[in-house]
Amino acid sequence: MFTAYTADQIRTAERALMATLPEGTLMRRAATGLAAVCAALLPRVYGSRVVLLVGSGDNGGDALYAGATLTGRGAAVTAVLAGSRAHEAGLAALLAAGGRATGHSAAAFSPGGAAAPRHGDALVTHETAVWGGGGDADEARRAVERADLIVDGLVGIGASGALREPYAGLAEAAGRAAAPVVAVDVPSGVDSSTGRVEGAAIRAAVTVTMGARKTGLLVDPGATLAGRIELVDIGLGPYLPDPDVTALTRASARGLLPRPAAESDKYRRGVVGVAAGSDHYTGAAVLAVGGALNAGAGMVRYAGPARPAGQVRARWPEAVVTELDAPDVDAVGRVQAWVVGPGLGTGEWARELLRRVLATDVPVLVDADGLNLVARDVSLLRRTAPVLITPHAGELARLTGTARGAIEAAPLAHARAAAAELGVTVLLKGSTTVVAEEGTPTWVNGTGTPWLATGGTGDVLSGVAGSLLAQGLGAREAGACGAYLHGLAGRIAAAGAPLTAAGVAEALPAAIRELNEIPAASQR
Ligand SMILES: NC(=O)C1=CN([C@@H]2O[C@H](COP(=O)(O)OP(=O)(O)OC[C@H]3O[C@@H](n4cnc5c(N)ncnc54)[C@H](OP(=O)(O)O)[C@@H]3O)[C@@H](O)[C@H]2O)[C@@H](O)CC1
Ligand SMILES: [K+]
Repeated sequence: MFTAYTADQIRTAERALMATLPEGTLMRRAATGLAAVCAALLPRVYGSRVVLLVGSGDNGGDALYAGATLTGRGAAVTAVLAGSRAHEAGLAALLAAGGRATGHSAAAFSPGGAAAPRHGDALVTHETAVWGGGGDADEARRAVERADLIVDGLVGIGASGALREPYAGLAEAAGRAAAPVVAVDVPSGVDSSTGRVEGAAIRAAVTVTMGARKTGLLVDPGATLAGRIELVDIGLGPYLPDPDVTALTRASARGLLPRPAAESDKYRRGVVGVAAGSDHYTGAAVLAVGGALNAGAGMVRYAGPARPAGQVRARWPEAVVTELDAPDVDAVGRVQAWVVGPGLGTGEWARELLRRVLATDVPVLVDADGLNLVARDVSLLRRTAPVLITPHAGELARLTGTARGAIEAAPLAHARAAAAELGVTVLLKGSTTVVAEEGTPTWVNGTGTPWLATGGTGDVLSGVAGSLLAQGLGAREAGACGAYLHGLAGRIAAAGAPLTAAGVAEALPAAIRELNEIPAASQR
């Protein structure tokens, strides 16, 4: 399982650790790890052109020390100093090793200028040499364009708000450059605690994060901009509090996934009820049942009107189908969990069926039209057995009266607020899916693929998570594990091309197989 933390949590832990160590120890550890990742990305360190984008804080210090190490291995390293100051000892180390530095703003760095840094003679000599010719901005731009590798040390966990100039312009220049970008700790422009991006931001091939993952690296848009994440151990572990968010790894998803025991029969493996579909929306019923069947439930009972019932029967002969004449689930038989809502419609009939399902004493997953009905009357959610709701941003907007755009910009905060306000577990669908429950770390899931953003995949997910609820997982675990499996199945179904929701349901067994096949050695 991955854990991640907010900037405040990291800072507190770092302070406690730092108090036990000689000054500079943590940054040296961080920079050593950073240099190793950079070196591994270069076909050959010797002779490579490495550009460091260096801000005024310790994030820039990490980059400068790593640059010194790479210089020592024969790389031609140029530091572009973007701030009104730079980490003094780090810059001195780079220059002493033979690296170069240039200021993005000539005014800020010209020797003897008002804001001239005092980094010792080496810098002054060097400044004269580099800035004797043209403008610093041109020099910086050319260096970025020609680089083999760019290291983003503009800002880390000390950043606040959108990147200011010249940082923003440098981030954009790095985005246009051909070279891969290694972000130090967090891609600059991404809020390390939330994943929010307010303006220009670095798009990294790799993010080398120090001590522990930051929440913003696991939540979109930050997660997408972070690329591959490499964690450098600087000894922070014992000082970390409970995580802000967690994410399943393959091994931990496998650990959660229910497995039939030798003595299992179909009832003991979990029976899930699916109340979905209407004369208008028959496909939602077929897809939700498909998700439930392929995610390992012992049995799926479908309950709905004649038309969708006929289609479910035709597509999934394994499902036990009850054609409903009235909105009532009494005659359906015992289930361990219900899925209600996909394609249900929002009329009086649908509302009554939803009410009856929620009046049972088993866990219920509410999705799609079920959520639209709940939006008109949230008191429907008042019950003692667990409720897992699975909205996308638009559905959550209707449910909580928040603007959709606001939810999309800050999914973590809004999922948490809704979980607290409604007293249920909230699985908020999106490019990263968030599963929030009050009082526990929030799960985030990034196994999905953009190809999953297509009609019907949400219906499959409701079946998958409902199936896991019926197999005995708690609402939070069913949501997290369901999102993980669904994302993995989406990747398998897509394989780099468009997918269909039915294809995702069919790829679920392959996803489960892939989870179960991982070698024990790769468990984390
Ligand atoms: N602590 C430790 O033990 C360890 C820390 N480590 C490393 O230190 C990093 C944190 O360093 P940090 O605290 O110095 O902050 P950091 O992110 O470099 O920059 C903050 C400065 O940037 C500026 N700035 C802010 N917002 C801005 C904006 N929007 N646009 C433009 N500029 C902006 C602002 O400067 P100002 O503008 O005030 O001059 C502010 O002071 C951390 O991420 C990790 O990499 C590792 O070495 C491991 C050990
Ligand atoms: K950075």
